[in-house]
Amino acid sequence: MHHDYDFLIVGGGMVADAAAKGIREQGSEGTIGILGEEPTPPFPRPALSKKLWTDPDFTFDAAAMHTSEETGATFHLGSPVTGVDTEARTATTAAGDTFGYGTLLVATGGRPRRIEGLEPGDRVLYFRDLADYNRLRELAQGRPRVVVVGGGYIGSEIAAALSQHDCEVTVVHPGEVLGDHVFPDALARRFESLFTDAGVRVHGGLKAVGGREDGDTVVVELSDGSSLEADVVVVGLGISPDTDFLPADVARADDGGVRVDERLTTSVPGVLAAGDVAEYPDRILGRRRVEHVDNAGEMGSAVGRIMAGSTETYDHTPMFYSDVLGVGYEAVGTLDASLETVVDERDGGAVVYYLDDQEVRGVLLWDVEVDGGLDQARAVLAEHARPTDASALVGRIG
Ligand SMILES: NC(=O)c1ccc[n+]([C@@H]2O[C@H](COP(=O)([O-])OP(=O)(O)OC[C@H]3O[C@@H](n4cnc5c(N)ncnc54)[C@H](O)[C@@H]3O)[C@@H](O)[C@H]2O)c1
Repeated sequence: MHHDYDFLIVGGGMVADAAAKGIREQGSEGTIGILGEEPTPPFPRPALSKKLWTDPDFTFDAAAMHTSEETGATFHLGSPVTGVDTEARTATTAAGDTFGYGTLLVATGGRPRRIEGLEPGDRVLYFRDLADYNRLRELAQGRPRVVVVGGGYIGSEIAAALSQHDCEVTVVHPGEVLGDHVFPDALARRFESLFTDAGVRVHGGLKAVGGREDGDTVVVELSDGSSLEADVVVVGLGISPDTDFLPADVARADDGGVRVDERLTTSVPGVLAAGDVAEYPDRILGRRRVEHVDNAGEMGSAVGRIMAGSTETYDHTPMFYSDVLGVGYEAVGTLDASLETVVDERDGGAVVYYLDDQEVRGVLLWDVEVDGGLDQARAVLAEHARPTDASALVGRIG
């Protein structure tokens, strides 16, 4: 079957939702087609890990974000795109359907990284979509032994949610202390103790290197030669940009993301990209790819407006946040614990500045409430200051 759209969006997540709304906001009445690999219309993805059990009244109303009625977009769900011809301006799906476009938006996000040999299955969840969420809720009813592989956002938020649901949780991560790839040492120790105090076993210095599902049991093989047995394994090893279907003339960044300019346009005119997949020139921080919801929403709206004729550039520096076991933190910029850090302790919380070559590149607000704190953080980053005495940063935000 062949369809033609003025605006074709590949990827059916939050960026697609925001972009369709952005197109209409700009006043265009052009036709919009959305090709989604997942069988669900766009939904608020952060709730997959954040609302797993922390909000017992939460129901996953996937329809809440469905844009078709509001924007008139046509959804083709369960339709992974396998190829794009930028000369003919067509996209092809796995089922062999073709879609002509005036303007194409690449909004495919990323695919979870895999552990070689440990295939996704009934009890092995590479946690990313609504099916994983529903399956984990179902499995957790039996209070299973769960091994969580990875100590990043998925690992920490899922381990927290499962421990609050009385599951027996073990986290395996490669760092020395949980969170020590993003937090300075003392803060990472406080972060890890949130989990150990909640009864979670935390095994650092280990990677998962293989495993197998065998009936109702999963075995996870670890880098020190040992293995763990579990009823359920949840994996969060990060994502790789999903761009295999794109031709080589759409330029990529070193990590496989799609390179875009400040108008979110790729090396090919008429092809734009936004969200987790897009490596863009941040107004303050320079080229980067940001895999967080604030970027999906803001960049998604901007790209929609740009596709529909707006002359704007994308100039939002996104924030990100997490909330585990009663502690919330939010940040702007680069959180990399290998950078120099300045910690400004505040009433049990902290503001942390990350400096690269003496320049502030990231600001973390850990368990502190500061009015307009993130905007203040952006202002500090935008100064590109190289303080001769980094401790002078203490007190800058507040
Ligand atoms: N609060 C938020 O903003 C939020 C919440 C959930 C998910 N997300 C996004 O979802 C995506 C996936 O999250 P994620 O947690 O998978 O990625 P992540 O990059 O946050 O964490 C990956 C973790 O896996 C570890 N790791 C790598 N190889 C390993 C191995 N073989 N064995 C054990 N550990 C290993 C890494 O050291 C790291 O701690 C990311 O884009 C993330 O930003 C964001």
